[in-house]
Amino acid sequence: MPENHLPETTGCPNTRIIESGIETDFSDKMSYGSYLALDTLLDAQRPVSEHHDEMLFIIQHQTSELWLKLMLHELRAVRQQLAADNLRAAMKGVARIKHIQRSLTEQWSVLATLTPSEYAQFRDELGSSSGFQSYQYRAVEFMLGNKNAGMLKVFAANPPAQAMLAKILGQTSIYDEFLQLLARRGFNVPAEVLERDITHAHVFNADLVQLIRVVYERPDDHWDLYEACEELVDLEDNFQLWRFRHVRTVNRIIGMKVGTGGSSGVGFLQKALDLTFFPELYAVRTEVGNVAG
Ligand code: HEM
Ligand SMILES: N[C@@H](CC(=O)c1ccccc1NC=O)C(=O)O
Repeated sequence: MPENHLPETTGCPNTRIIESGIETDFSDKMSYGSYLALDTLLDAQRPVSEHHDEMLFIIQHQTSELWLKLMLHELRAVRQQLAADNLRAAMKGVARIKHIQRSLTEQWSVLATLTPSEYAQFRDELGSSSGFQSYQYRAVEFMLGNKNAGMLKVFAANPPAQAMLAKILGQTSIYDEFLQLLARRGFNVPAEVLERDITHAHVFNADLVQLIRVVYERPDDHWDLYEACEELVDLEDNFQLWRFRHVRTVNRIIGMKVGTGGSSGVGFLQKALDLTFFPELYAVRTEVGNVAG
């Protein structure tokens, strides 16, 4: 090897040399830890039992809440882009949300390593706390259109969380904004849809199906709307996959026990699989290709 290609310092075998330019003094500079508030983040795992597996349980929830935080952030932006008729920018946001959803869903496999015997050792310590009290999860449901004012009372003891949810309850959902956009594009969206009480869940509307059918029968004429409809279906499918993995994981860990939050448990979670955000985008599939009428 020519001399000028030799490493600048000879170190120990199988040991990387720490280059001389690498920063090591952070007494008055921003560092990785200070930028990310790592001391706060890593101080937030507070097991209530002595059991080894509780750390898994806590971190699984905390990482989920972090991803939910980013999802909400992105959903707010998507809603804004739709309201401003920037469909392409909105779909860029949806693409990111879909990846977040995949991460969230994939993560169930880590928690599925928690056996019933392991969980039983610290479950009692959880008292009546439950994922049912996740205000960020509820906020995501609201943003997607599954509004339920009854959920707000769960957060009476946490006024900022309750206020955040109340605000989202009174704002348009992603679907409301998409339907408004369709109307601005000249589609005859029924007045009862456009003027609905947005504090309630969207209700299936058969006229809307016929209207969306136009997009699906002539994709070339409405390509961006066609793509947007499919993106929204992806969002709902992904959300349902998360719910499904939740209920299966719960089933393998606590069987048919009642939930710490007071529900029947698996049965209650299964009912959530009947909820739908964008019913017309699914109903249209039955119509496509059928003779119109
Ligand atoms: C050992 C693991 C878990 C078990 C046994 C479990 C069990 C349950 C049960 C029984 C419920 C119904 C409410 C109740 O009565 O408590 C519930 C709701 C919920 N859990 Fe979990 N869960 C687990 C993990 C998680 C994780 C990791 C998350 C992630 C954030 C989560 C989020 C939720 C949410 C958002 C709800 C409300 C669902 C709805 O309203 O449809 N859970 N869980
Ligand atoms: N509801 C669960 C407890 C539970 O999973 C949980 C408890 C505290 C914080 C988050 C939880 N996760 C999801 O419900 C149970 O019935 O075992």
